[in-house]
Amino acid sequence: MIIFLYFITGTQWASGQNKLDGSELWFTHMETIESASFACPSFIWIPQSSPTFTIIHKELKSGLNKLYNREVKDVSRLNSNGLCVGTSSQKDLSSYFKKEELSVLGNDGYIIRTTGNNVTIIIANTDLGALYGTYHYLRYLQTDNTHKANFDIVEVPSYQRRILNHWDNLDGTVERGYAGHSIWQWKDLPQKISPGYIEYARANASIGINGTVLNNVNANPAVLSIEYLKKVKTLADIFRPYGIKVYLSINFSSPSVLGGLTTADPLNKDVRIWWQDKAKQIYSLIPDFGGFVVKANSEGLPGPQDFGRTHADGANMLADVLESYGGIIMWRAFVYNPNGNDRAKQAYNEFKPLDGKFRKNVILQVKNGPVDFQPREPFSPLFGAMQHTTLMPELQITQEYLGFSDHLVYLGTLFKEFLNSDTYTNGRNSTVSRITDGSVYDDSITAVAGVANIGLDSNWCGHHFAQANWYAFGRLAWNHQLSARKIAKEWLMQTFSHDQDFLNQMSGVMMESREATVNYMTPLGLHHLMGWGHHYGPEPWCEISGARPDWLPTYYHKADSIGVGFNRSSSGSNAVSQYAEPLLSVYNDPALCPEELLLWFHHLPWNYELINGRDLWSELCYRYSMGVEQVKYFQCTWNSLQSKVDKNRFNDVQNKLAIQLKEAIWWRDACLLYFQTFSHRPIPSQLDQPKSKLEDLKELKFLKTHHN
Ligand SMILES: CO[C@H]1[C@H](O)[C@@H](O)[C@H](O)O[C@@H]1C(=O)O
Repeated sequence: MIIFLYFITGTQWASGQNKLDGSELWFTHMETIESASFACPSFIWIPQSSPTFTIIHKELKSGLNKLYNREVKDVSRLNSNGLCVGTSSQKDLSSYFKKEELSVLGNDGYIIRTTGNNVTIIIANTDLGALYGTYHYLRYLQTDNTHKANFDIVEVPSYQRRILNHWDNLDGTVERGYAGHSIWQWKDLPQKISPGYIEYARANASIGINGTVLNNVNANPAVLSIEYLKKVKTLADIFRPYGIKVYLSINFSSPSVLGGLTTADPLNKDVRIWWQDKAKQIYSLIPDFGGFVVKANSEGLPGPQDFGRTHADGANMLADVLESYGGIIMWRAFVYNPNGNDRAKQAYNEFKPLDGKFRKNVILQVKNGPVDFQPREPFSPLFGAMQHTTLMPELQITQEYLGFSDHLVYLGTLFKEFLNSDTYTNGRNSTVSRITDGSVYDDSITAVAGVANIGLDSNWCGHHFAQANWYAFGRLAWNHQLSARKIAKEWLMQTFSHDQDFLNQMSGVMMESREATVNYMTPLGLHHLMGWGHHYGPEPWCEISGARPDWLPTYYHKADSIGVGFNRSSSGSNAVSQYAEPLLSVYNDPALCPEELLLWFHHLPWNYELINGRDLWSELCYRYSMGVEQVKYFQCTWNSLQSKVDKNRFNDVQNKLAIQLKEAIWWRDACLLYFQTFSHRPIPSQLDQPKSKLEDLKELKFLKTHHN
């Protein structure tokens, strides 16, 4: 059983058909693993029954059958060469384990261990822990080359709540979605159930994702109407045995827009009663409903500030309403209201004064960077700064600023860079991961969110390799210590091939891909040079396109005749002051600031000398050119692996890489020609010179016209 086969096979499940593009490859997998059939158990014993155990049984039977081409027998006791799955309440099984080792597993953890007489036991404290253990076992069989049959694995997840955020609208569109329409068939629900919902649940459960926010944070109040809640209930019922809790994004004005009240003031009694009644209705339909995500007072959306109240007033009112049901409030710290000040400082300025003012069941959901999901940003200074408030990271899986689903960009490296960032807020090793997983502060809730890249496209995510980002998010949410390379290889093995050369080459491409994108889009700490509104191609000249007033002049790069970069040092916007020492001093000094963030924090002259001796202008030229060369290398690598990939996927990826190369050149030429109008310097002669004219490139500003 190859869980990620369901990604690669391209299930057109809106229409209920299966399109098995990758089936040949899948059979190749079976042959490979069959050669190690000694690892296959001869018997399965599942002593307990529940909807989740039914899934466990089904997954094991079909998985082992597909991997080893064997029908594994069901038995009703521990048999030599058998596999047994159960919970610690099952005395026959728990007697093989120490009490203490079982108690640390919590709700979702598990142990997979082979005991004396060659019996392998998967044990957990809950049915769901047993399900996660089962998926781990199957993944291990697929991806571990040693095929050893002796297990001793103990796993406890890094975060309690591992949640996908869908920015899906009720009309079927997806904000920043690049894989077709929403997978939620709102019109058909609750009567008609798409078979894809189960595949979605399996894929998520297989990597430990245990929550899904079904709708866009720019929330339509109608999602809380009884009509929609019945649809949501149907999805929650489907997802429950897979351990996936359902959450909703809410609109803060719901009491007035939906409930007809004259206000949505969080301190108003009628408003509170409206929310209490709503919560009662929700929980009567969905007893294990997870809670709400709230985007308030950001980008024009309503919020407590409209009534002179604070974010804490708004969040706490909702938290009190959900508390008795065990629900949580994920209050977003992404507050963007153009006001002419440095946007990177806004979230910290609004939330830091509220530290310690939030209820225990409120968690602040903070984007990884202080601006907005750029190809590279420093971590948001809120991490670590809010010592009395629980925080959760929000990562973006969908590639809003990274070439949509047209560019091969593996985000495992971006996610890791962020999680490993040391905030120094509680001494050394106060990494973002330790700040948010409860290691540094005693958080009662821990969580991580990823903005989903899933749609109705036949390959789920628009680009075959974009699936790896969904996968990497889930794997890191489960264990943030995994390496990005290990995750890439694991995914490649399950999705494409076990061929060593293929794995080495393509994991190499994946590992380099994000840096390549940074190079051809926004090297050295540049950011937000993307087209206004759609965020796709280059538009560093945004002043001609009617952008927001705070973007002027010259956007976030601030290029002028002297130099380029955003001065956020103490002589500029002083955003550096939001970081703890020693980072503050490091970021504040161009000589100490890591070069990859140089122009994020500093405006430097075109002739500023970098560590390698090049001046800033030449280094920009080299980096942009290097990004293009890297994509050429990705193309060559992919082409050389043609014989190792099925035809359909080979062609699809080949076509996408051709687009990516064209666009990397577009980015390089547009940015260099534009910056050249300030630097007045030549592009070093040993580099490819742009073939287009800046004026012509400016004409390409509309989304994807260049594809024609
Ligand atoms: C859902 O809205 C998004 C918006 O499309 C996006 O461009 C920006 O990144 O952030 C917003 C947010 O995260 O709220």
